[in-house]
Amino acid sequence: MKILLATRNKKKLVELQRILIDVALVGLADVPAYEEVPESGLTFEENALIKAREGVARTGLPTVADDSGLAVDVLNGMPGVFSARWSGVHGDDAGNLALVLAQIGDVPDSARGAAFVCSAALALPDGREWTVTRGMPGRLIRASRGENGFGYDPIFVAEGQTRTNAELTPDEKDAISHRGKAFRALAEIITAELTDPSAADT
Ligand SMILES: O=P(O)(O)OP(=O)(O)OP(=O)(O)OC[C@H]1O[C@@H](n2cnc3c(O)ncnc32)[C@H](O)[C@@H]1O
Ligand SMILES: [Mg+2]
Repeated sequence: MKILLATRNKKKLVELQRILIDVALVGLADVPAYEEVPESGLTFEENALIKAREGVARTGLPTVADDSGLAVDVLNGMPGVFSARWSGVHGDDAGNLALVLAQIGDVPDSARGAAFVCSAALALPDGREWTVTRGMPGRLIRASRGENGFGYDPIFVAEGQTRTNAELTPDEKDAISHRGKAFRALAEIITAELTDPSAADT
């Protein structure tokens, strides 16, 4: 059974393909094109479900989607669901990161806590739906370090780490990331719900 992975973010797509290695995935490039649906939800969970439902409606395939972002303590959880367009331009990683850094420029090291959050959603053609939400706590430093990852990774140091997310190897990030945790949990649901038991002997 093929599952649609509904994301338009190329770097996120690479992470998800790595994490969901045992699942037969097709991407948006493999199905007839459809317009991005507005992410009008007020929570990560709602937005992940909006994207997953849209995939099912457009393709008839079981669909997984991710909604994720950075929640900064002193910004009361923002940029949150607005992380991808915080600077006003969707997907402007450099601009989004620079704006957050400028906003908290005067905040002391002791108060620079933040967390990445990911909601992973699975929607099936029969109407059943699941969501899993996981976080990655850490803190924000004052200048970018590292080339890996994407988005706010160069200014985020996860709890227990000294390197930024962008200085971790892909495997190191996946092992502790919000997305890694959420999609490993969702993969268990996918296996339980969508794996054909009769295929086990073959
Ligand atoms: O909606 P899709 O098509 O999946 O792609 P998107 O980039 O718009 O994705 P989101 O709406 O979920 O917004 C996620 C944003 O949150 C930030 N973000 C999420 N996960 C991240 C991670 O692992 N590392 C760094 N930044 C991350 C980054 O700015 C992303 O653009
Ligand atoms: Mg988006």
